[in-house]
Amino acid sequence: MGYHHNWDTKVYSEEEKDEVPNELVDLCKFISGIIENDWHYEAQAVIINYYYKGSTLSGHTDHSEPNKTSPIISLSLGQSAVFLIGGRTLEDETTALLIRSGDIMVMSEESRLCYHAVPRIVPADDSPWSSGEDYNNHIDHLLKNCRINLNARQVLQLGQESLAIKK
Ligand SMILES: O=C(O)CCC(=O)C(=O)O
Ligand SMILES: [Fe+2]
Repeated sequence: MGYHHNWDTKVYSEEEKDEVPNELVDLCKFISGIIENDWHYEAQAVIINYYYKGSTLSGHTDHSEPNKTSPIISLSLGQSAVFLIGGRTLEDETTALLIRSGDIMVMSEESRLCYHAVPRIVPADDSPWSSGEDYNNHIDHLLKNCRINLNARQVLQLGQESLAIKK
């Protein structure tokens, strides 16, 4: 959602973008307001990661955004995951966290450019998303079988209005 990340070139472009839903934009503003005292956060790209049992995400840093100082806001739903966070280099020590449905992680300041990975999806020990009714079979199926991670970034630097148009 928002600016699309081209996984091959690792470049965001002005030509490939759509809307980020207002609710998500507002939620990210609210979260950054609490953590960073910054109510001007704009979720301009939101990557949706779907992980089935056995899916992994290998170690990487997120550095394609021209704005590398605004935090990454990460929202997790459904199944749980082991999340590893290290340092600026692959030699740094890592810390393992268990991330559950409803957890919000903010990667700001030092952690914004640190290596991180998702080596394992872990079955959730409860289902906080369940209303007890099958109000939407598709969403219910996804949450029961997947971990869904919404990963928001502010792409543009403060004062920057758009990305350069490629000729
Ligand atoms: O699934 C996660 O918690 C992390 C996702 C991530 O690191 C990314 O989209 O860059
Ligand atoms: Fe990442």
